[in-house]
Amino acid sequence: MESVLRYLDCTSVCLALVVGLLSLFVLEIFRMNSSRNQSPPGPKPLPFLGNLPQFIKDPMTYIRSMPKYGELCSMYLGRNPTIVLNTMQIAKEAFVQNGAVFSGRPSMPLTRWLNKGYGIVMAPYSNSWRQQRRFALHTLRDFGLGKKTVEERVAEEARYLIKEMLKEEGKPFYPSHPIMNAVSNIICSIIFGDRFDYDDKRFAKLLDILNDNVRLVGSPLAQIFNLLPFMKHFPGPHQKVWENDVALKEFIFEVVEEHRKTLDQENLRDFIDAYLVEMMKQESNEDSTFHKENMLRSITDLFGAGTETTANTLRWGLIYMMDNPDVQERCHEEIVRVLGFDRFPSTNDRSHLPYTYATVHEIQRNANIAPLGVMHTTTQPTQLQGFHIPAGTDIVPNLTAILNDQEHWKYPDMFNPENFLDEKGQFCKNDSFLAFSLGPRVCLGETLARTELFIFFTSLLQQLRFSWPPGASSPNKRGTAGIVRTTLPFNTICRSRETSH
Ligand code: HEM
Repeated sequence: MESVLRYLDCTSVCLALVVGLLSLFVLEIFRMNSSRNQSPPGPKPLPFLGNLPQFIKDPMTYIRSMPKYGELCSMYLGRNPTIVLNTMQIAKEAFVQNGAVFSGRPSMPLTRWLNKGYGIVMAPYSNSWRQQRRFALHTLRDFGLGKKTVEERVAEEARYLIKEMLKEEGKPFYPSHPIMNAVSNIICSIIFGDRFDYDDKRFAKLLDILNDNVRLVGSPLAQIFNLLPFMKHFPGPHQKVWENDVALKEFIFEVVEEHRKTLDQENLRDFIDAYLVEMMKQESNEDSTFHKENMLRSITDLFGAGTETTANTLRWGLIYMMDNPDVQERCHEEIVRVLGFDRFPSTNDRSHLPYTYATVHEIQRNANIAPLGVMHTTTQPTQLQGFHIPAGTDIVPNLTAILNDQEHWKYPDMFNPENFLDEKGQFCKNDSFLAFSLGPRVCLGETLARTELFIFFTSLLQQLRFSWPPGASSPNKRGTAGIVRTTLPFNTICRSRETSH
């Protein structure tokens, strides 16, 4: 009897909790809807898109359609109106000409819970962010100038990747893990001084965790959490995000402790060594931003941002190559004509491989892995094109619209490397190529990512031919929408060029 009562007690408490949570959620939705009827900020009302169901159903089509509302428009992505910058010109006006005002980051409950304002990616526009960013940029550069350049590391890693893929030669396989492991090894070698084998189970688990968190943080779960932040006190899928984050930090912390024991200040091995030395140098400075919390968060930021983005672009690249075998063949022929089968590509080869270089850009334009970039916020009241914008207004650059702008691309709606070639077949830049955003918050890893994409891609097409397995078709190009637009699972068949031609 006692246990039945205890059971009933437990069930009713849980029920009460669920009912309570649901009512709060419904109230919040009502509150949001009523606040939506108020015009978004400004004496001149901004074109306002309030159609959230359409956004949820097909976000990419919705995002692409936004320019029809004007150069800037606003929508709700949670509690507050978010201003969307739909053209390159307006994005420059805000993020470059008025960079200090437009480079804040919103303090959203989920990121506040996880990051506490530390690190780089979601840190507010502050002295701490500036110092962490500058330090990371310098250190990435320094460790690329060490004994082995970043280019050499990427070329070497590409060889491992090709070898790994050839283990499955002629058989359909899902290339996600080897690609992610290979890409991650580049940032790992800079941060941790080491790479990880593709069959390292512990590292594979870590990459799964990273994948999982990128997916969860970009899912509706994050929106719900941001509406009802007290959820953090209750069980639910958001606890998984927390556990994953803890596991990531624990892994990094262990590596940091190993580094501390073997640190030689005269012979720095990697980012962690450089950070430990900076912490020691600034020990007596009370205002120093170089402390354990910032170190762990900066490392998770670099590890996360440096893995998912480039790995996803390469996966999209394979899909576009299998969909466009003629482009794949043309790249291969150009690469072999210039490098032969054996010479490693380097970034100096870019000017001799215009078609391949254009193809890498076209992959990035179509992959569009950050459809709305990363959210910014205004640090003080300001004006943009006559609109008054209060401090703390959320702003997103519509990278999707800019990368597909009908007026600035020869073939905006199709995959075509000609978008980056002139009439003589030479590579030509396009100002609307805005995959890495711009201004003070521009992607910190842009140079690294460009180097990785070119060398991985050129090496893969030099040595391998990719095709769809018989009967398989290209996966849905919508991918999954989140903070990173990821590919849906797909199988490929690869064959060594030496045996297949
Ligand atoms: C194809 C690859 C990549 C793409 C398309 C990409 C794109 C972006 C975009 C759109 C942003 C947001 C900029 C803004 O707030 O306006 C960003 C930020 C950032 N990216 Fe990348 N990224 C890539 C690779 C990398 C790599 C390899 C690293 C590693 C070093 C990296 C590190 C960062 C960091 C740390 C930030 C935050 C910068 C800040 O807030 O100051 N990214 N990236």
